[in-house]
Amino acid sequence: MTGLRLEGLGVVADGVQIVRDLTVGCPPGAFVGLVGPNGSGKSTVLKTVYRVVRPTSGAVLLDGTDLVRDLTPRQSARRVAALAQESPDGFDFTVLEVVATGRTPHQSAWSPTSTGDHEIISAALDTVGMAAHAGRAFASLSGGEKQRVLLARALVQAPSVLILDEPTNHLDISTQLSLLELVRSLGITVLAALHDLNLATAFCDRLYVLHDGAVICSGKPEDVLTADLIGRVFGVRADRSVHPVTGRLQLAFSSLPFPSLPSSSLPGTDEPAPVVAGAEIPIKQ
Ligand SMILES: Nc1ncnc2c1ncn2[C@@H]1O[C@H](COP(=O)(O)OP(=O)(O)OP(=O)(O)O)[C@@H](O)[C@H]1O
Repeated sequence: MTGLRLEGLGVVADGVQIVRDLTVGCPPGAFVGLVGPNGSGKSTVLKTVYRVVRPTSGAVLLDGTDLVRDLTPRQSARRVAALAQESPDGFDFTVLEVVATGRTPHQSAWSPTSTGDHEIISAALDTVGMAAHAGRAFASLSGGEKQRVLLARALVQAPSVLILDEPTNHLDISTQLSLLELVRSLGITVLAALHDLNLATAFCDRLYVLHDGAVICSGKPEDVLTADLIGRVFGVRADRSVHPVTGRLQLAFSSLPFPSLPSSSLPGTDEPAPVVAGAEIPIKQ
């Protein structure tokens, strides 16, 4: 089995089951999205992959290897990198120094940053368009610039899997698109939590919809994100159309009560959502 697979994952924290029997598959090179309302468990799931949260049950498998039980944190950091939603503020480092920390899993205590490391770091700064700012204090950067630097730090880890937790929070629309296009162009396996369902449809090959810590639906974005599913999970009306340029699904939202408005007459909304049998999703009024 190759790629990343979360198998029957469960997380209990403070006696509360936050994630329950969750199975997610990310084939090599795929861009897979987790979507769901606030508190549905997306970040907790991602944290099990980059080892901030330990699963209570189930496994995180990378190319068949159990990441948590079979690899040291250092070994898994060579294979999995993460870009989280909030930039850490406490960095009293330059941009170059912040990016260089991404090489740590590949270095030993007695072998400092090598010429090869410097080349990798320079290439990553070039890739994210931040080479000209290498000497700047990280703390002085804008939110979007910080995200690009932190992406460069993730890239120098040379991961085979990149975890993104709301990576486009606080970014302008141009920077949102360019950051995700850059990630997509890398061709590595990506598991991302995204709140913006239009970004999710634009970039993800496959989506998993979370509700109350469980996957209730999964598949191609256009199959999963029906008006019915969005109404039931997010409590809003969604009008579906085809993006005029990309040809992908495009969603327009309104807070009109659902399901009192007709959705069946809208294009592409007549497919039933592949909701897992037995999953009960409260309809928010
Ligand atoms: N250590 C913990 N102890 C108790 N509850 C926790 C703990 N960590 C997370 N939770 C709860 O688990 C639920 C899922 O949190 P999580 O951050 O994974 O959700 P999310 O889908 O990423 O939310 P958001 O979209 O708001 O970022 C929330 O209700 C949260 O309060």
